[in-house]
Amino acid sequence: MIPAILHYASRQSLAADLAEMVARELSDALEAHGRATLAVPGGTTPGPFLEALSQADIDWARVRVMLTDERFVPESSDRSNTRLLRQTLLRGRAAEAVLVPFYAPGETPEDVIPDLSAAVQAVLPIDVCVLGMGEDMHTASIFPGADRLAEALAPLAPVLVPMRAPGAPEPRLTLSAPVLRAAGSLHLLIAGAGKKAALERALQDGPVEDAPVRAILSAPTPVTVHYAD
Ligand SMILES: O=C1O[C@H](COP(=O)(O)O)[C@@H](O)[C@H](O)[C@H]1O
Repeated sequence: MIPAILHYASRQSLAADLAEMVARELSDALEAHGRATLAVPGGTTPGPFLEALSQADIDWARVRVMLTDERFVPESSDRSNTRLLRQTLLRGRAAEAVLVPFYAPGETPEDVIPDLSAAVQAVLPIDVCVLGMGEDMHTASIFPGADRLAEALAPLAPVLVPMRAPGAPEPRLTLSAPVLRAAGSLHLLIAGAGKKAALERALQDGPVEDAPVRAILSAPTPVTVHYAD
């Protein structure tokens, strides 16, 4: 399915408009189900969007917030996506939201995944999912060339998959493709010419293994891409 691509005049307007859209979708989910589950990306791009969303006037205490993926580092690391979430989204009104953890201390992600997966499973399906994408066309931490790429893409994939990839400096934990594809609404947040070119490549025909974001672009739920230079 060809996604709707929204071009914004600036990264600020993208952040504000996407936050408004996501807040509206969360309100609808709260009204329909009494609770809502939101998944958001980490990395360098989503900070302004997460800050804008933290100001939304919704009943945050009934919203469960999770990451799409995490680096296997403690929150004291500036590589921690959880740290980013606390600094940007889980503040002000949104401090009331329930954080679903994607990190626990352990030797490897495999040590902690059983406990973390149970907590994730309890709040599925995701109502609203915002994803990022790298210039290598990875999304969440589903990287081309990763050791468990096939497992993360499989229709019966577990909820959370540990991942090691040449392009990732530390081990990761990622939501699997079927969990992401089952979200009630899907948004892809990208900025900069390099990512625009990567999106154009991903929209061409080719194996999902070469461009894992294709697993999202082909989801049964229509995807909206949000882009600013
Ligand atoms: O490592 C990650 O990469 C992607 C893209 O991040 P960005 O820094 O290029 O914005 C991100 O979506 C993912 O959540 C993150 O862990």
